[in-house]
Amino acid sequence: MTTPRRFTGDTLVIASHNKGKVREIADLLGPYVATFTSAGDLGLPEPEETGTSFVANAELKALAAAGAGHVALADDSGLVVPALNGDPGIYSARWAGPSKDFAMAMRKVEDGLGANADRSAYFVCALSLAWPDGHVETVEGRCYGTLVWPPRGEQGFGYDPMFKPDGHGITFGEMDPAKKHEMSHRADAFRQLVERCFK
Ligand SMILES: O=P(O)(O)OP(=O)(O)OP(=O)(O)OC[C@H]1O[C@@H](n2cnc3c(O)ncnc32)[C@H](O)[C@@H]1O
Ligand SMILES: [Mg+2]
Repeated sequence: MTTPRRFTGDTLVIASHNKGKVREIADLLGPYVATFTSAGDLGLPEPEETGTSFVANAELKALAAAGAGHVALADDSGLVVPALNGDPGIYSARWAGPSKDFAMAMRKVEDGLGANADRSAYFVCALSLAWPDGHVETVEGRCYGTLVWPPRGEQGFGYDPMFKPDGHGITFGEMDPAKKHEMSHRADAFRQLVERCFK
């Protein structure tokens, strides 16, 4: 196995246009990075997510942003529902449409499930750290749970109000953000990435 490359700069570009994610990433990496900036702040375009996996899309977004000259971190994530053959999966953002209507996207998941007894689901988060020379370090995290209906809570973002992590009685939408950070797919991925590149 090759030695992982470590992050040694002070500024990290968060290659995401999703404010909910940018906030969570800055929370999770706060102790290791002096300054954050985001792809949105730098006016970088949103690349087309043409990959067929979370990892491929995370790498493509991180490399696109690193092309501007700074180390960049991208997150590609989504909700995988086995009873829906893995949907919405890598299409999780696209299910909400251009107006990012997650009430509608959650309803679509619920309608797809119908009377299906299998309401299990998991979130996936692929994180890719890319350098301007094209080097990438990528990890993937998961968080398992159950889908509830109707959605509950105003915290978090995206599909959080309908996702109840295993072992807990409340949804991510109802959970304090600090608590979500202890158990989420993003937290799982960050534990691996910090170990690899930020320690
Ligand atoms: O690509 P960027 O610019 O980072 O922003 P995006 O919102 O398009 O992000 P993705 O392509 O990775 O799509 C992931 C979608 O999956 C959902 N998702 C990811 N992590 C989530 C979380 O922690 N809680 C709820 N929903 C989540 C959310 O709806 C995201 O829009
Ligand atoms: Mg996206």
